[in-house]
Amino acid sequence: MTLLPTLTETISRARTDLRVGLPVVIDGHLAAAVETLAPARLAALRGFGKPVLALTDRRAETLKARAYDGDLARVEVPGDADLTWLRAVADPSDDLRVPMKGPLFTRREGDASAHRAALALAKSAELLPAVLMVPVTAPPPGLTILPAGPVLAQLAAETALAPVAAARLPIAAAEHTRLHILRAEDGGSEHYAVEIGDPSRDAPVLARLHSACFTGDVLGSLKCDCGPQLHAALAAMGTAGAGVLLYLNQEGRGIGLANKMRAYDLQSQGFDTVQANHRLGFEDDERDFRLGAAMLRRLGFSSVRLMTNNPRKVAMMEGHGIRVVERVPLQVGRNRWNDAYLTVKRDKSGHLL
Ligand SMILES: Nc1nc2c(ncn2[C@@H]2O[C@H](COP(=O)(O)OP(=O)(O)OP(=O)(O)O)[C@@H](O)[C@H]2O)c(=O)[nH]1
Ligand SMILES: [Zn+2]
Repeated sequence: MTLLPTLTETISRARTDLRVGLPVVIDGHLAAAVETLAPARLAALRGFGKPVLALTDRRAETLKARAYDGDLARVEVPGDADLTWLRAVADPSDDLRVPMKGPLFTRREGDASAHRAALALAKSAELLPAVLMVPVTAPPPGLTILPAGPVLAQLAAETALAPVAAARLPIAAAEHTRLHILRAEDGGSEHYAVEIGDPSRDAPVLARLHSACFTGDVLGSLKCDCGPQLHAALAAMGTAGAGVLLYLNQEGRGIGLANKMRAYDLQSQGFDTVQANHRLGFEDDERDFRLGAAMLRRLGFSSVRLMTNNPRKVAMMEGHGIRVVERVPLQVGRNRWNDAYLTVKRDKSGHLL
């Protein structure tokens, strides 16, 4: 092994760069996340050439900008546009107060793969998917350099996970419990497996894939059903004497807590959970459930009785080496605050509620 960074390591660096407001170089373009861009950096970037703002098709649709590149749009940045303009285009929080940002003109000729890779990186850094792109022939030294095609392939590939530590952890639902920590080898989040009792590796295990919800799991938020689902699943496993709950750190269906709060703010303005994600530039669900299948395989399980109302989870398990012998419904925690949310999940996201 050489001391030079691999592609995976370089991507991990690039995520951090974007989060602190530093541009990266992708296939001859300087790429900087609008969310973290400082005024001085914007001025410096302008010195290299004419910037274009890369947005996802979802955000472009809200802004009535044509997305000629299919899944994304390259928006022309007017010569006098400042950071306030860029932020207003990137962030939907003021869409209703200041509805017209445009008209916005978008590019149709040229290659958009660098822009596509930049947006994928911004999403994986849990930033708003809006990236300022400036062509560059001689990038300044010290910036992280990435190739667009391989970055896109790597970000779409399955993440390798390695167990790092495990210990006995008596919990209210079951005193005989072990908590396993698994670490993503791409520098992403760690994920947890709560193993209750001594489940046999040769029979289907009662299992739950739980996506992190700080607001529901920790604060007891009434806006969703996560907290009650978490506790009901653990209680069912405790009663059955065995089970495994995977706690996946994919907060906010994979958009991160900051973006989830942006989505909640849009929901306070009257948009539903799906519309809010779209206005921010995200898909309804950005989670990667392959992680759950990989964790189960890593722990030695090959078949499950899966506690979920979400048919996508069942399909993803089946598609990635875990047999789902039974779907066990998990319908708890409906209240007057989350009633409309649960109805949208049934009607728009296909949940079996
Ligand atoms: N973006 C976004 N995420 C949300 C919202 N409400 C809850 N979440 C997140 O949604 C995830 C939980 O997913 P759910 O859709 O409730 O459930 P599921 O895991 O798909 O399906 P079940 O297995 O049936 O519970 C957690 O990561 C929560 O943080 C919301 O309004 N917007
Ligand atoms: Zn929740």
